[in-house]
Amino acid sequence: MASAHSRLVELSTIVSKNSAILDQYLSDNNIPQPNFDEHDSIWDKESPPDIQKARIALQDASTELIDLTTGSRKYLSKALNQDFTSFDTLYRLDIPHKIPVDDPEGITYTDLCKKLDIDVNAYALTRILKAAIVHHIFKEPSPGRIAHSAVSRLLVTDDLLFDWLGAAIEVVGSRAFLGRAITQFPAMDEANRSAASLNFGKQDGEYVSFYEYVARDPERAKRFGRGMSSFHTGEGYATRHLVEGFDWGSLAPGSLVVDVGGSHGDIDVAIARSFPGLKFVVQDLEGTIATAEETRKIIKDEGLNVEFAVHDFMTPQTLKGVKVFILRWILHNWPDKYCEKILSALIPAREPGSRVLVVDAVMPELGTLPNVTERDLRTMDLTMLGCFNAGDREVGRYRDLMEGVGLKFGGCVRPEGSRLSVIEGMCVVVSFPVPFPPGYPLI
Ligand SMILES: C[S@@+](CC[C@H](N)C(=O)[O-])C[C@H]1O[C@@H](n2cnc3c(N)ncnc32)[C@H](O)[C@@H]1O
Repeated sequence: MASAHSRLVELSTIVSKNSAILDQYLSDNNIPQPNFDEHDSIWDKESPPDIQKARIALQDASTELIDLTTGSRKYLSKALNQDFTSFDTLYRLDIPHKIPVDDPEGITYTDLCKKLDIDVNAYALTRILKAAIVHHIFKEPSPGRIAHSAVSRLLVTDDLLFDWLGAAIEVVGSRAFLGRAITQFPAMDEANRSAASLNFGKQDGEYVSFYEYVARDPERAKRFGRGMSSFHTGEGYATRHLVEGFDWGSLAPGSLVVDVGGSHGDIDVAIARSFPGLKFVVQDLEGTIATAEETRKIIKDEGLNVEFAVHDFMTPQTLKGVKVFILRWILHNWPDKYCEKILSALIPAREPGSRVLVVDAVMPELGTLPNVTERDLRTMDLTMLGCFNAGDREVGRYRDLMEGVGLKFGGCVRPEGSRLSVIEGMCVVVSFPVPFPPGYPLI
C-alpha cells in the first residue's frame, strides 16, 4: 500500500509535470526530442524562463529520486566519485569524528575548527564542507552549524567504512592521473608505471606500484586490508555470493582451499562457517597477513579451520594437494603479463580435479546493461586502470588469459541462481560479485 505522504511519488509527479511542460514546448516549436545524436542540443540555446525553470525542477527532482533510492553505503561511494575533494579533506582532518554523532543540532563551524589538530582557514574549510553537504554528506541543521546526515554518520559508527574511505581516497585520487599516465607511459603494461605511481610520486627515486606503496607503511597496509573487509559488507560484494555460488559441499571433507591474495580472509571465514569440514589457507603479503588480527580472533573464537600464510603469488605455489584456488579481486589488479604469471604460478600445484575460481567483475558489451549499472562498472574499471594498469576484463579476455597459460576454461557464471560446471582436470570458473540483472548473457 502506498504511504500517506510519499516523497518518492511527490518527486515523480514533479518529474512528470515538468516533462510535460518541456514536451509541449518542443512540440509547439517543432523541435525534435532531446537526444545525444544531434550536434547541437536544444538546451544549449536560450529558452524562455518558464522552460528553464521546468528543466531545473525536473533535474532537481530526478537527482533527489536517484539519491533517495541509492542506499547510504552505495551513496557514499558514488558521492566519493563525484566529490573527491571534500572527502579527501574530511578524511585527512578526521571531520566525521569531530561532529557529535547523536546530536541533531550538531556543532558550529567555528567550534568544529577549534577541535581540529591543526589551525585551518575556517572560511575555506566551511566551503569545502558545504560542498559535501549538497551531496548529503553532513547537513546544516541551522545556519552556521553542521551535523551528521545518515550517510556521514556511517563513517563514525562503522570503523571499517572509515578505513575504506582512507584507502578509497588513494585509489580514486590515483584515477585523476590517468591522462598523465597514458601520455607518459603509453604502453600501460607495468604495475609501477601507472596513474597511481604518478599520484604517489617517486619513492626513494623510483616509481612504485600501488601495492609496493601500500606495503611501505604498516598503517596504510592495515587500512587497505580493513577497507577491503568493509567492501564485503556491501550487498553487491557480499561474501555470501561466493559461499552460495560454488558447490563447496561437493568437495571431500578435509579438502584444501587456498585463497591467493586473500587479504584478511573474510571470504574464507564465511565459507568455513558454512562448510566446517574444509581446510582454508589464506595467502597474502607479509604486511597484510600481519594486520589480520581481527579475523584471527574470529577464527580462534569460532574454532574455524582457517590459517594464514605469507606467499607472493608471483612465485610458484608451494602448497600441494590444493582442491580449489580462489583468486578473488586479484586479476583485475594486474596487467595481462602479470596475470599470466599469477596463473602460471598455480600450475605446479595442479592435480586432477583441482579448480581455480577467478572471482572478478566481468565487463559487459557497451550498452547491454542499464546505464546506471554500466556507469558503476566502468568507473570501477577506470579506477583499476588508474591504480594498476589493469581492470575488469570482458569474458573473452579472461578466457584468452587462462588458455594462454594452458588452463582449461570452465565457463563464466554469476553466483546467484547458477550452478557451476565441474570439469575434470584444471577447471577455471570466472564468477563475479556484481549483481547483474537476470538474463544478462554471460558467455
Ligand atoms: C583487491 S585485494 C583482494 C583481497 C581479497 N582477495 C578480497 O577478495 O577481498 C588484492 C590482494 O592482493 C594482495 N597482493 C598484492 N600483491 C600480492 C602478491 N605479490 N602476493 C600475494 N598477495 C598480493 C594484496 O595484499 C591484497 O590483499
